[in-house]
Amino acid sequence: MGTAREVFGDALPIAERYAAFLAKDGVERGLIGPREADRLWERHLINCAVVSSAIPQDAQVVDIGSGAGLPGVVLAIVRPDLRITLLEPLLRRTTFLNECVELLGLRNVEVRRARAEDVMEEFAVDVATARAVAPLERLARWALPLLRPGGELLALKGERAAAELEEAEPVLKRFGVRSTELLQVGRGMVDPPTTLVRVVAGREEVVGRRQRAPRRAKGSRKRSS
Ligand SMILES: C[S@@+](CC[C@H](N)C(=O)[O-])C[C@H]1O[C@@H](n2cnc3c(N)ncnc32)[C@H](O)[C@@H]1O
Repeated sequence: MGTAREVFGDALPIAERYAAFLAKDGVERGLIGPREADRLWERHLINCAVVSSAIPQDAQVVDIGSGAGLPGVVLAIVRPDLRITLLEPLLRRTTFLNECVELLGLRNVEVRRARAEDVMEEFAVDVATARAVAPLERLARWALPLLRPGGELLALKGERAAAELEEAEPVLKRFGVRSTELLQVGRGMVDPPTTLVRVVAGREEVVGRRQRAPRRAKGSRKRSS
């Protein structure tokens, strides 16, 4: 538990409540495999929490395909400065996520029931995260239109990270991404460290927003002609 204390700090009691909810309700309701209950901290909570080191202060984040809240709920616990939308199409899962938000008292989280590709016009966030949602080639097509220019996709990937990055090259080129990078976070805290693919979005007109209406500032009125 030493590492968990180091990673979660003062938020450890909230992380423990989440772990208990996952181990009981998450397993009973089929959101997490029964075998995962015994290895929740190492493979899920700590593995996801260390991603926070790659996210800037006060960032607006969308977690694509949150499932039972990984990594989105964990990031919300460890980083209350972030504003996080948990994007998840399945009702059973959004119900679980809303229960998590209430149980854990997370004020910085919103749950949105939708597929990423159906809500491109609604988001222009700093960071999109995703774990175990789709191969990078498909994930990039869903995630890049949700980012502001210069925003970042952080995809948690396993051993095939480099291969997926190579396979996604034509799509990334078409979207005019600024840069890509493979990085490892959490070395010494989780074994193996979490592998991230970071993809930095290019200019607005090449991330799939050509058709979108100009964004109005919050609170501004529509001008009457
Ligand atoms: C294998 S689960 C992974 C859940 C979680 N990220 C994790 O690591 O435990 C994949 C999740 O992606 C969601 N998903 C699938 N297609 C999606 C899409 N087009 N947009 C957003 N979420 C999607 C599924 O409903 C599911 O909850």
